[in-house]
Amino acid sequence: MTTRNEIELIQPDDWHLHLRDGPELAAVVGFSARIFGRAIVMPNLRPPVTTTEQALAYRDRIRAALPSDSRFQPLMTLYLTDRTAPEEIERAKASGAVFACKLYPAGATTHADQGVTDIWRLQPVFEAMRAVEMPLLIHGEVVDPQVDIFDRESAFIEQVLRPLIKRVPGLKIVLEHVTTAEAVNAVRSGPETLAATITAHHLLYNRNAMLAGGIRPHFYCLPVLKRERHRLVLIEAVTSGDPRFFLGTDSAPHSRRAKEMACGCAGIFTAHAALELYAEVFEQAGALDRLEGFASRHGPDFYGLPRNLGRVCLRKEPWTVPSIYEFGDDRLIPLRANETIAWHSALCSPNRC
Ligand SMILES: NC(=O)N[C@@H](CC(=O)O)C(=O)O
Ligand SMILES: [Zn+2]
Ligand SMILES: [Zn+2]
Repeated sequence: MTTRNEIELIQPDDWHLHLRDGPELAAVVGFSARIFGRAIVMPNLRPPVTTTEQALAYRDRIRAALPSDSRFQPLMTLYLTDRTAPEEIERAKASGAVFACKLYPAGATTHADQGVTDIWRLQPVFEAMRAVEMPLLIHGEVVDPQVDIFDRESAFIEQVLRPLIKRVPGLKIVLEHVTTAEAVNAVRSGPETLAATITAHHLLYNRNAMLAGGIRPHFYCLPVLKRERHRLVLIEAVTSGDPRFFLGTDSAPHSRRAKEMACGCAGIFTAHAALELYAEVFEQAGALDRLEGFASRHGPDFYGLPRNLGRVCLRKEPWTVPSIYEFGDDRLIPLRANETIAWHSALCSPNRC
């Protein structure tokens, strides 16, 4: 059923999520667990989650922070470093808890300082991943300071992604949080084993949101917001029905203090309204009927996992986003703080909708 004021979907998953740890984890995990069936949990803690043992312990901490009646499933990932061994991939797969490995070029983003310095030296690791059909998730930006920050994703595609696809054919790769026309084209023209996640914020905003009329740190994330022409290509990609584009919020909470400073952290918190923000994009594009594929079918199909059995309802029920949320010993400023959001989502009870 698809009407203008109410739609029902298979329960979605979030294929790129930062949950942090400790009191910060406790403060944010409920937002995702409220609506998503599963989430691919990013491993960029301090210290990073580099072993299966650490991933299992982190999963326990996430589960312990969930509301007691929650059925939310955290799908764990490993953070690749220069020292990751192929045997670790086998352990990860055998655990049944680790669903992917994350490649951060060293220094590319928040907590990426222990990331990979020479990706070609990880060839045996990539081959081990291919053998067990474990996807490689990539923060696709070069770190060369000579490359303009707005060009770092397209440079990565030419310098790293294309050669990688040739060197390890058959390896499942997800280019995370794509932001440019070049990335969309690379996925479209790439093999079936290449997919991409797209965030709500890159679909809703261009770089003016961050820089015009004053510098707005709560719109600063990596990869940075791009020009309008790129945003339009991203919208076209998610509403096209192409199964290689799927939902990954990259909801990345940082304390207000860490965002509002001379050298503020990269990351936008969207988990409080994730599905609602995507619904806004699809509605504006006249493509609400394509939201279910993007949010609930393409991701599990790519990962080789079953689609969720539950369902969610999205209704036009405007609500106002709070100005702040509690976040450990500080506060968190959510995207659209103090603004109204048109859609509201909830898990369907069997007799409603
Ligand atoms: N997206 C961001 O701007 N930040 C993320 C890291 C990442 O996904 O690159 C974070 O962990 O804060
Ligand atoms: Zn990233
Ligand atoms: Zn991220």
